[in-house]
Amino acid sequence: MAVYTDVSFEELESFLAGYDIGAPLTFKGIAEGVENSNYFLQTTKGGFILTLYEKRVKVEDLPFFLGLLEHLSANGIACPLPVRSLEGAQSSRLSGRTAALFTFLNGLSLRKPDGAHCAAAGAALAKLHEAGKGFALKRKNALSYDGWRELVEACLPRADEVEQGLGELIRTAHDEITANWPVGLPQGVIHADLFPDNVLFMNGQVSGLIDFYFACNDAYAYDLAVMLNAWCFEPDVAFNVTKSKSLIAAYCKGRELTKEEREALPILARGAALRFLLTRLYDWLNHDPNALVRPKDPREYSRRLRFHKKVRSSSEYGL
Ligand SMILES: Nc1ncnc2c1ncn2[C@@H]1O[C@H](COP(=O)(O)OP(=O)(O)OP(=O)(O)O)[C@@H](O)[C@H]1O
Ligand SMILES: N[C@@H](CCO)C(=O)O
Repeated sequence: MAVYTDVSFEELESFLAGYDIGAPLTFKGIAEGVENSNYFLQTTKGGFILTLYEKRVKVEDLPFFLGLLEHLSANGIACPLPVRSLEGAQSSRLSGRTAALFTFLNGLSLRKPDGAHCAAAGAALAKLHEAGKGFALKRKNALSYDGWRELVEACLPRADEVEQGLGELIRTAHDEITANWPVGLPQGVIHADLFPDNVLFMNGQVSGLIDFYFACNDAYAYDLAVMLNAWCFEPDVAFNVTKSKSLIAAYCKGRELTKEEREALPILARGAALRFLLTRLYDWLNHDPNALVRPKDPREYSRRLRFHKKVRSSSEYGL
């Protein structure tokens, strides 16, 4: 579960005195998520999410993340809108952490998205990319090809404890991907972590996008490659080209891919698989066994990476 920081009723009350959101009725920790502490708060004025920022989110990045959510909301994206305090602040302090309040979005994330869900999510990604245009702040992708080396070095010595041959897979893939990483593709604001758990659905339609804490400026097609990894593999890690085809086709209706983006898809997909393999492996090797949060299995991503290594052309993704 993801509640690292406890908030007492007294602390909550004094925090809420700084906002015009009514009196608290219900306040519950949310089990999902691994990065931050999240609470559901029901007040006399409606439902809210209270987030306390833990280790991975840098406080200096908050103006980008929170400003982006305001920009996207103003441009038609259903995403959490930061609720400003009476003084106009986007965030404040609570229980020794920086904290922010957000509007609550209805909808549920899907454990087993089907082809139609993949298409709806692909369309939502294109809409997000279009809506992000014009956002003034910039944030570099800290987990792009030039940020992987540190994780590779930290993980390599113990990688084979997790899976035989994993060290060799990471080393060769890292060398190959960084040497051939595409530059000059169309760029803008990307989500960079649009997994099924970050897309809410209601009646088969996307009702909201959440968890923008990896959002940054990078190649749009990289965001699509992240989604091919996260949405288009079955639980046994078989690639489902029908889902991929639906996701890409729906994306292209909202934003057409250039020839260069299409050609770059296989290497972007390898890079995206390596990125999630590395962060999962790092967390797996370094997690506190007493912590309640279970790290995600890195082997799901070593298997995806092995699949992408064999892909010879974008047509294998249904393009
Ligand atoms: N604005 C919102 N409206 C409704 N539910 C939300 C909202 N924000 C967060 N949630 C709920 O809280 C959970 C955790 O949120 P989030 O994914 O942002 O946390 P995280 O700790 O950053 O997780 P992750 O491991 O995905 O990075 C979500 O799965 C969702 O159930
Ligand atoms: N989506 C990431 C978790 C961090 O947001 C993963 O599944 O590895």
